[in-house]
Amino acid sequence: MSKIKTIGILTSGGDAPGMNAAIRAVTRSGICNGLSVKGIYRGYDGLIKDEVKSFTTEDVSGIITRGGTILKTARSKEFMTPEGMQKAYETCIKEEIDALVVIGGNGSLTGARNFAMEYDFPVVGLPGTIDNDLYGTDSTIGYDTTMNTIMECVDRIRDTANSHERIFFIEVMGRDAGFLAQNSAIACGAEAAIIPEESTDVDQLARFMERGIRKSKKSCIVIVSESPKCGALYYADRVKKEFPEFDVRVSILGHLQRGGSPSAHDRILASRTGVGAIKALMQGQRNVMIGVRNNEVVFVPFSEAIRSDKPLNKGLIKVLDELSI
Ligand SMILES: Nc1ncnc2c1ncn2[C@@H]1O[C@H](COP(=O)(O)OP(=O)(O)O)[C@@H](O)[C@H]1O
Ligand SMILES: O=P(O)(O)OC[C@H]1O[C@](O)(COP(=O)(O)O)[C@@H](O)[C@@H]1O
Ligand SMILES: [Mg+2]
Repeated sequence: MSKIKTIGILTSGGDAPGMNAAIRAVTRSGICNGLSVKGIYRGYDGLIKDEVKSFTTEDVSGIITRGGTILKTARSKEFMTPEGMQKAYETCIKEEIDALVVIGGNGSLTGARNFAMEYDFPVVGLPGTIDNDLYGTDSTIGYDTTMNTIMECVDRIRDTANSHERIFFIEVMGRDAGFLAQNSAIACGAEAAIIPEESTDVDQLARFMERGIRKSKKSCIVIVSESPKCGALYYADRVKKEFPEFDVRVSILGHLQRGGSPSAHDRILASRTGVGAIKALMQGQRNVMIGVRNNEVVFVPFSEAIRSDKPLNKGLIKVLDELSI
């Protein structure tokens, strides 16, 4: 039987639409199952600094519709040090927190795993990131909403691209993962996607230009994954130099991709995994991320979830290639 009486919830890393729905689900399900729930503000920084508040069901009322995170979030350098982790552990003892639910991306769940192992402490995680770069869950909380936001933006840009007969390079987020770029390209009927997963073996721009840009088209949209060196500006500059006959523009969507009210998909995913987190803790599970795979709630060991090589389905590249002729 589980000896857990009080749980702490925090959100960490980049905010993602649906994090609030996850906070609500964990809180309500925890209370439903007889647990006390404490909200920890500003991610691991708040755990280090003891920014903790007891939550009632009312504290999470009316938040399922809201983007961002009511708990605030942070990227905490201090938590990555042994001293920082020790302070975080001391807060758990002081606040009588028996287990943690961490809502965040691959970095946050790496921190969760390290903390759980160092202090033999029960921690479970929910996949909260727009990047979809966690292994073992079909999608992450926030990914679907962001995809829809990108689609709406690109549809608008397409009007200008068409009217002026231009090539647009549109940069989307995703850090080292091309899920957002590849799938939004398919959803928007874009002519190409340039993604990090393909960058080592081919010159993606050359490959695309060789295929015959604009042979039958009046406009062209290329979705590019963000990258410090080879983002949309880099590719646009190359086209300007190598193919001066084209009228080229760049649009970097930036942080407008992260905000906004979560989609139905993300609200349901957050609600199901939030309830799953409490179930996992009550069953004595620890060191697992709660995901949804093939429409089933699953417990994925942290070590598997944070694997750096979540593969992008290569079939998606073929779909885009075939449909963009
Ligand atoms: N190896 C690690 N050890 C401890 N904490 C980590 C580690 N990696 C990341 N974290 C914590 O998780 C936070 C969020 O990670 P980050 O990669 O920025 O976002 P995300 O969780 O959304 O992927 C970091 O700022 C840090 O506090
Ligand atoms: O808002 P910041 O701190 O500039 O971070 C930008 C990064 O955050 C993200 O939007 C989300 O990433 P994480 O979920 O890993 O935090 C990335 O796609 C992007 O690279
Ligand atoms: Mg991440």
